[in-house]
Amino acid sequence: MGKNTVFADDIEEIIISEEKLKTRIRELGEEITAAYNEDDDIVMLCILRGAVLFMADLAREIDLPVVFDFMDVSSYGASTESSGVVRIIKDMEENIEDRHLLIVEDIIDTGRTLKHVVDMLHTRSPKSIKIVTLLDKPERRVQKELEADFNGFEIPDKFVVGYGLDFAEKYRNLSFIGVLKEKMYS
Ligand SMILES: O=P(O)(O)OC[C@H]1O[C@H](OP(=O)(O)OP(=O)(O)O)[C@H](O)[C@@H]1O
Ligand code: HPA
Repeated sequence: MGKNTVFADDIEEIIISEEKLKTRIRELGEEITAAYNEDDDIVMLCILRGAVLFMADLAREIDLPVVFDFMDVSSYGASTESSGVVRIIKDMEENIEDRHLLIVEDIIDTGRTLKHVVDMLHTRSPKSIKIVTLLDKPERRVQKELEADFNGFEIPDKFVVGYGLDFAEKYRNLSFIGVLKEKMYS
């Protein structure tokens, strides 16, 4: 578990190592770079707080001019089950009318969070909306029509933490993605 020893007893298994994250994020950066033109006006929107580490690493692998923006959205609180109620805690600041919006998420689970965000942002008339997610848990999807344009890893239906993802605000600073031991939340 290397440098993250303080959490060692809480983690069942590491499912994506730091090295695998790095390699895949580099590939995602190349895919995204190839999907736009150099003169496109692109706003990268990080969905706080989980996507912070992914946004920081991914942005450096994208070889295009981009603008950063942030939106704070919450639906889980201190639970491993989505409340179903998506709260916008902080809206984005940029005007996205006629601009390309790239939404950066850490995980699509039920899809409720992103469905809410995408529906809301569509009303602001962006030129395009694309979604990049580091993790996708397709088995849990409630919003079946919701798909990412760029997807890092498909993962099984297990509650994961690390590399930005939390349980009750903990474990975000792990450098890998791990499955949280059930005893930590049951
Ligand atoms: O597809 P869903 O079932 O909606 O789940 C995905 C969302 O849940 C998590 O956010 P959370 O509400 O835990 O906030 P956080 O990013 O601040 O941890 C995660 O960061 C996604 O935004
Ligand atoms: O598996 C998960 N881990 C952390 N946060 C999450 N939000 C949705 N699913 C998850």
